[in-house]
Amino acid sequence: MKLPIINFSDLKHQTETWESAKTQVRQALEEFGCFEATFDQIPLHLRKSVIQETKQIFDLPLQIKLRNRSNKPYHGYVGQYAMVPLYESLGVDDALSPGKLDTFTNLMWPQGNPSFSKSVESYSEQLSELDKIVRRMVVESLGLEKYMDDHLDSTNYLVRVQKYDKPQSNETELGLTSHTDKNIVTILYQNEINGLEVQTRDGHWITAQPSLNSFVVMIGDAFHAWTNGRLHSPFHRVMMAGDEARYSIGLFSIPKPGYIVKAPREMVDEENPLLFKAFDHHQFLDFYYTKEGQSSPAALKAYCGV
Ligand SMILES: O=C(O)CCC(=O)C(=O)O
Ligand SMILES: [Fe+2]
Repeated sequence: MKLPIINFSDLKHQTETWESAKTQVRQALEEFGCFEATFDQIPLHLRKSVIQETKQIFDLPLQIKLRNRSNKPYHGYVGQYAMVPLYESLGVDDALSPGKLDTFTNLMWPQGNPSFSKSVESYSEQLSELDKIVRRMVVESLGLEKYMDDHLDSTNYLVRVQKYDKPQSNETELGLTSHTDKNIVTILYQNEINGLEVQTRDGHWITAQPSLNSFVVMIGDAFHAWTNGRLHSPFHRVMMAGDEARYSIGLFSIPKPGYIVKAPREMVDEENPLLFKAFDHHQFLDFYYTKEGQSSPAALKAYCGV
């Protein structure tokens, strides 16, 4: 089984191709919560240089990477975890706000590395257009246009670069534990090494096999909640085999601090009873990172399920 592939290149609003892509998006997100997107607005040389820059950053000494601190768990430097020894990542919160990527870059390379901040910024800005197209299509296809501006305004972007080292043995090894994303939409790009697996509703694992021309788009729990369960937020994990490291870069749209995620009333009726009470996303994350949240198979349901 393969993930659906949807083409977003040269899409214009209110054209037949837009409408057809919208139908595919809705179907893919209801069924898999995930699809592969081709989107050639981001030139191949930029995508390649972002992967090169990502490789470079993980070659920095550990004490430098540790400078990337965050008061939120799993947001600064993550690595050296016994559960997932192959995994390392570095996150930049609200990365598209002016200066954020420069500050991060200067933390990693005090002597400066403008090519890193420039590539990652330009890449992320252009990719945020894909995030918005997908969300626009979801909102339209659910007939929720009157909430469009509010919804599109409700998020900012976390950028996270990640490395999965090659396995230490000849066996396939766990790169990242199975989880659902907690945010709105995640868009992933990787080097040519596969490893991301997405669980279907009936429990099978599909390996994402994006090309250098495509991105993996995935729904998180907050969008699942906002659509009152209409969109699926799939479990996924990373499994590593072979003798090369995998690198990926994620763009995560996340409800802004203080924004209350609440399914519009149009999403709730007798057939679709309310699944989650309104919640503050960042308070939910605080819960998710407690022992109780971490051990819960469905953290959002445990936190604010009706
Ligand atoms: O590296 C990947 O492809 C997946 C990463 C992931 O699932 C995450 O950061 O939430
Ligand atoms: Fe994830």
